[in-house]
Parts: sequence; C-alpha cells; structure tokens
Amino acid sequence: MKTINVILFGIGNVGSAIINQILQANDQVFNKQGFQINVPIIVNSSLAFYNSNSLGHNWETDFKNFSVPYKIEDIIKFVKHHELENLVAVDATASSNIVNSYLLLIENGFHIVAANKIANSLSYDFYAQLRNHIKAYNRKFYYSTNVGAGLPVLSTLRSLKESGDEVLKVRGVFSGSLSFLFNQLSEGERPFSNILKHARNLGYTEPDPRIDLSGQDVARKLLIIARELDLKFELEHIEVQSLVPKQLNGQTSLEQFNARVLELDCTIEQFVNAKSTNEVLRYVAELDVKEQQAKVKLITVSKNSNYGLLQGTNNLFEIYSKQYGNEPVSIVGAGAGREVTATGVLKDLVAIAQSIANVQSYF
Ligand SMILES: NC(=O)C1=CN([C@@H]2O[C@H](COP(=O)(O)OP(=O)(O)OC[C@H]3O[C@@H](n4cnc5c(N)ncnc54)[C@H](O)[C@@H]3O)[C@@H](O)[C@H]2O)C=CC1
Ligand SMILES: N[C@@H](CC=O)C(=O)O
Repeated sequence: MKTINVILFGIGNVGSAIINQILQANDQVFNKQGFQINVPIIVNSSLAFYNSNSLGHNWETDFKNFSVPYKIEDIIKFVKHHELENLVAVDATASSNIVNSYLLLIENGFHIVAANKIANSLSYDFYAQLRNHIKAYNRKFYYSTNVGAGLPVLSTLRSLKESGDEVLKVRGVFSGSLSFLFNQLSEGERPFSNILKHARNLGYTEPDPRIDLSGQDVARKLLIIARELDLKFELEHIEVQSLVPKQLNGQTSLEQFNARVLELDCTIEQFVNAKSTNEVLRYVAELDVKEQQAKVKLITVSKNSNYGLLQGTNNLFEIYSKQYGNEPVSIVGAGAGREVTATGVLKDLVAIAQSIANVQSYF
C-alpha cells in the first residue's frame, strides 16, 4: 500500500472540504486502488497542526487545541525528520505567501497541487520558471481547479491540443460567484449587495470578493487558459471591466469596502436599468487565439439563451476548435463551491497517487 503525504495549506472553505473528503475516500475508494492519502500537517495563515500519521475526524478540535506558530522551514524539517515520502503540498489559500515557497518545496521533494490561481497568473517568466523547476526535480504540478473549480476544462483543452486539434476561441461565464449573483439578481427579489453577502457565506467568492467583482479572478482564469494554449500572455494583456464602484476601486480596505457595499447597488442598478425586460446580465470572458485578444466584461443576453438560462454557480465554457467548427465543445456545471472544488483537488491528488502506486487510469 503506497502512502501519499499531503501537507495542506489553507483550511477554509476548500481546505476543510478536502480534509473531510480524503477521510471519507481513504477507506471507501483509495485503499482499493492500492494507496491511501495521509494529511500529517495542516496550516492556516499563522498556525500549524502536526500529526506524523494523519488527521482524524476530530481534526478541527485538534487544530484548535494543539496548533502552533510555524515557518515553512519547520514543515520541511518535520517531513524530513519523520522520513515522510510521496509529499504533496496542497495550496488551498488565496495568498501569495505560499506561492513564494513553491520553488523551495519542490526542491525538498514536494509535488504541488494548487487551487490557488496566483502562481499561474504571475509573470510569464515565473510561470515558465515554475515549470522548469517541476521538470528539473521530476515533480508534478496539478491545478485543474484553477479554471471552473471541479469542471474538466483544462484537461479538455489539453486533450484537444495534444490530439492535434487547434483551439480557436474560448468564451463563457467563468466565475461561479458572479454567475450566482447575476442569475439571482434577475429573480428581482434582493439587492445585489445582499446576494453578494449570501455568496460569501456559501463560500463562492474569493476571501476578498473585490477579486471577483473587479474581474481579476476571471482575468486570471482567462490568462491561465491562454497560457495552456501556448500564448505568452501577461495579465495586462486582458481587457477587464471592473464592477467595483470607482470610489471603492482599490483605494479602500476590505473593511471600508464592506461598510460601503451598498454603493455597489447603485452601480449595478445602472446596468439593470439599461437592459430590456427579456434580457439578463452575464459577466463573460472571451479569448480569440488568432487575434490574440482577451476580454472580460458585463453583457446583456436573452433570458432564453444558453447564457441566460445558467442557474446557481454554473459556469459555461464554449471551446471553439478547427475540428468542432461552429459547434463548440461546451462544458457547463458548478464553477464554485467548497465541495465541488475539493473534489477537483482530490482528482489532482488521485492522479499523483495513481502514478506513484502504478495504478492504470482509464483516462
Ligand atoms: N471557493 C471556491 O469555490 C473556489 C476556490 N478556489 C480557490 O481556492 C482557494 C481557497 O479558497 P477558499 O477556501 O474559498 O478561501 P478561504 O478564505 O475560505 O480559505 C483560505 C484559507 O487559507 C488560509 N491562509 C491564508 N493565508 C495563508 C498563508 N499565508 N499560509 C497558509 N494559509 C493561509 C486562511 O487561513 C484560510 O484557512 C482560493 O485561492 C480560491 O481562488 C478555486 C476554485 C473554487
Ligand atoms: N471566486 C471564484 C471561485 C472559483 O474559482 C468564483 O467565483 O468563480
């Protein structure tokens, strides 16, 4: 039986769901494939809980009672002292702090699985350096949840490219929280700021929802798609329409933004008033590969269109390619949420575990 040792950075919405799904899957699924996943260390922004075997179902109490301040060097010292093998650092934070340690972790034997999009949306130089490091140290870097949460978007793009097809355009609704916000808004019951609060409580938005509202989260996803298609784009290449009111745009703290969130309603009201009754608002992204153009903007669509019919946190990815012609490959499904994202992270972990345990995967 092979053991995969996951060091989990971030125990919020996604991180906590990852732990619970691992604990459930080990006995029911993973052991039958010849491996199990242990989680000997979990950390948040300041504290770490160490357990050289693995967490139990009472991990939250253990964390509360026994976690201690840490530095990344302490994590590395611990795994070496306990001779832990098959190490995977899982980044379930929204912080660049851990990203700054990726290269050091790789040098110390860690594979990387990231829900955090920051690493893949920094400069192209870092994007290339990270991949060179992964190759040089014979590690794996998986990040399927960077685009579309648990949806098979990046794997579909990769398989089209590797089978010789040519992706010409990718467009759609790439934000789960903004999908939820605008399809709830079209119900006409509640103000935008109230729906935003609900989206945050449900774990759909980024820790700072301005990352969603400003279009930065969608721009990161579009950038990651562009780079998967070998376009050496920078974030600046992407034209982004921000929904954050100008007076709140970047000059305020998160606390000040939260205190003034009602001002968001006035901004959104202008867009609502400008559309016709049989239209709804959708926040869309579009990459034109040939024209090398990438845009993120708010548009109006017919209520009865495939965009207008999106519900919940559903994303829509339309992938236009040479072989598929005018009918795109379409991927629709939940684009945010702690459980679907954790499932996406587990898919990445299982891919690493299967390669270590020499398990034949059918896809
Ligand atoms: N929530 C969702 O539906 C999806 C989230 N993601 C990504 O997953 C990541 C986490 O999202 P959530 O769990 O919703 O956020 P969250 O705010 O619920 O959890 C973030 C966790 O990271 C910890 N953290 C912050 N800074 C840290 C640091 N320097 N070192 C270690 N831990 C640190 C926080 O203490 C918290 O436990 C984000 O990057 C997000 O973009 C990706 C797809 C979907
Ligand atoms: N905040 C993001 C989470 C998934 O990437 C979103 O709303 O899509």
